[in-house]
Amino acid sequence: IMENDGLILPKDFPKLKNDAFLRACHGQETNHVPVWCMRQAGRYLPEFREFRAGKDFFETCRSPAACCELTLQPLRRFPFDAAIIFSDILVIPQAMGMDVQMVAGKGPTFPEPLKEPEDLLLLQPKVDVNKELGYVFKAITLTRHKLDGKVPLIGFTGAPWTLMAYMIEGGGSTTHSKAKRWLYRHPEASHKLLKMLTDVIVEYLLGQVAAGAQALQVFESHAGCLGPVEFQEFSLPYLRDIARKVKDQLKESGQDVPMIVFAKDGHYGLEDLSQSHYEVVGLDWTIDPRSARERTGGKVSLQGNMDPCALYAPKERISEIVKKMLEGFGTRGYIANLGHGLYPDMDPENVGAFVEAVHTHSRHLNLK
Ligand SMILES: Cc1c2[nH]c(c1CCC(=O)O)Cc1[nH]c(c(CCC(=O)O)c1C)Cc1[nH]c(c(CCC(=O)O)c1C)Cc1[nH]c(c(C)c1CCC(=O)O)C2
Repeated sequence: IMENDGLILPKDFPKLKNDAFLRACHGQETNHVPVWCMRQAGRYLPEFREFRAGKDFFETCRSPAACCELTLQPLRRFPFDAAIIFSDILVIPQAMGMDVQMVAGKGPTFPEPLKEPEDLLLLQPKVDVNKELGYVFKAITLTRHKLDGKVPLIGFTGAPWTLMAYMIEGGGSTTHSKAKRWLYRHPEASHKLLKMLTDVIVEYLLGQVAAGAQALQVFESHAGCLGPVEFQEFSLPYLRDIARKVKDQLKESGQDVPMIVFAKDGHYGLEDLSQSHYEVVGLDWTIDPRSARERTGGKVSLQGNMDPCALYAPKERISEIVKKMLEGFGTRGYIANLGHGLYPDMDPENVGAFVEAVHTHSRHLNLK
């Protein structure tokens, strides 16, 4: 590892040994279907709970060594084909000047959420991502070295609408009515906020790539509370802008980093998402694999989409569900994953059974 004044530098990274995930992002042939799980670094792992015990969540996010350790934990147990950096989507509102705390049993909480358009003046208009989010970049660089080329490292961000919803709701919500009120009552201010977020997100993703991220996932976790019309106006244009701007910048420096868009419950937007400059569209479990393939017309690779709750099934049943899923998606241009993150009460053994089922069944299907 290159060190300079205690800094680990984003160069001379170890050679990548398993490129199945990156090849699948680009629709290229692979021996097996690559697999990873959203929230693979999480509370379902006893070693994760032990490491996180007594530490503040966002303090942990600010420690590159802790993020590196938590990112690597699941890879010591399971032969996942990709790692995702341990962090959170809410580091961006923090970088813009908002206070966000992780409250046990409640989830992320903003003590002072945005209430009215004039509150936008309280946000940092220009965010220096190296200064405010440099700790994420350091975590990525360190983790890329420590991964030793085992699998590629995925960086990520929340999408503008999802972050806006948190900033106005002040935490989780079932209706998102406070945030949606802005869309109907303050459309101009909404666009202003979405544009501010987009600018920070683009710089943040470019910083992650410069630090060593080999793929990028954009989480539009709250697509489901929008309808097709609101999605067209308040989500899709910004998702497109992010991909276009990040790719234009990367092209200038000759880099090619695949991007994944995951709009949870955004099935109404699937055709549009497949034409929004992302190589991969992530799917939740409400979409049938075959119809997702038809609707995206082979233009993109697909990622997903087993119901996370299927991991409560016995291992033999998990294997059957995985086989059906693989037959539906096909083994080319496909990355197996869950339709959303793992829950804390899931059995690590069943996660192992999921990964093994993907590898075994896909190798078998490829030989046919
Ligand atoms: C909406 C969202 C958040 N964070 C994230 C999203 C988008 C994905 C999605 O739709 O779920 C993204 C995220 N958060 C985390 C990761 C790490 C990488 C991974 O393993 O996937 C990623 C990719 C760690 C985390 N982020 C969080 C945890 C669990 C809390 C802990 O570790 O103490 C982890 C492992 C906390 C968090 N952070 C957030 C929520 C809703 C929660 C859960 C709160 C709770 O259940 O108590 C906001």
